[in-house]
Amino acid sequence: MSSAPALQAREVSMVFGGLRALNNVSLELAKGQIVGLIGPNGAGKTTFFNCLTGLYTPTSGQVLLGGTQLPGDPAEVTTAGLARTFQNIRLFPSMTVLENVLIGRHVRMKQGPLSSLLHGPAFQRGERAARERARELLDFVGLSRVEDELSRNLPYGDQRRLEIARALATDPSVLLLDEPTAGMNPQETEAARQLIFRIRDTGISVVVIEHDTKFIFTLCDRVTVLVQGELLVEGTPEEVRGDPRVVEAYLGKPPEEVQAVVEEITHGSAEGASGE
Ligand SMILES: Nc1ncnc2c1ncn2[C@@H]1O[C@H](COP(=O)(O)OP(=O)(O)OP(=O)(O)O)[C@@H](O)[C@H]1O
Repeated sequence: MSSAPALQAREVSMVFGGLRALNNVSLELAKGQIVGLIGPNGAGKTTFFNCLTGLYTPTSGQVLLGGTQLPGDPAEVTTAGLARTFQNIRLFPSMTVLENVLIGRHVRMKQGPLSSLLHGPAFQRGERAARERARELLDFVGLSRVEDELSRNLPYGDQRRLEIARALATDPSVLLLDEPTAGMNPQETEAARQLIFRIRDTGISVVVIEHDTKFIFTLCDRVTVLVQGELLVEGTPEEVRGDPRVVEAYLGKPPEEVQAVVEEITHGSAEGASGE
């Protein structure tokens, strides 16, 4: 077995016209680790995910999954074992919950086009196995009871969980979650945290983008902070939340957002501070 990191981004840069959205950003994710990616609005977090998943071709830099360079095409990246969810939920609203997960599962189905066309025995066996796996995943994320519901009818938090189930259906070794708790209430957020821990416990490594720093500091093994396309700080949650550069970067936000951010950071610090 290779001892290569689950995911490695080496000095990734992305330039849009005159804008350098990412400047030599590196990140390493060990197997079984949860890494958080935080930073003020426009820091380049989603652009970084897009570079990792082949949606954007980085201007320079390399991305390796399990030590092997990833292809530049999103579908091939998924097949290679890197799955993601999106900041804005991207489900098929007129399909059922089960069908949405099956879409993810089809990445792993082996039937050739002729078998699919003829609906032969191999196709039917494959379909049965796909449904079984999709149902297991719905059970895993807690959505079994609504498998026949149209996905557009699900509450927001359940739609986010469904997106995760669909990503898991591709059998990833690494899962990227872009703002998985955005718009969730505190109960849903806590359920999302527990779900991410359970995903990690199955052996999948996870990278999470989140604005909720308290969530990140209590979830992740390590945290990377991006500011204006640059890697500002990388370290354990304790190292990062105590770093004055991080507080300063967040205070650079518009005045109306400052107080909320200070409170988030303070809460995160207070919880983890040794008994204070
Ligand atoms: N396709 C694109 N074309 C041009 N500029 C882009 C493109 N995608 C992102 N950018 C720019 O790159 C910068 C980084 O944006 P990005 O969305 O990655 O930040 P972010 O950290 O994810 O922000 P947020 O927290 O608000 O989602 C921004 O200035 C953005 O306008």
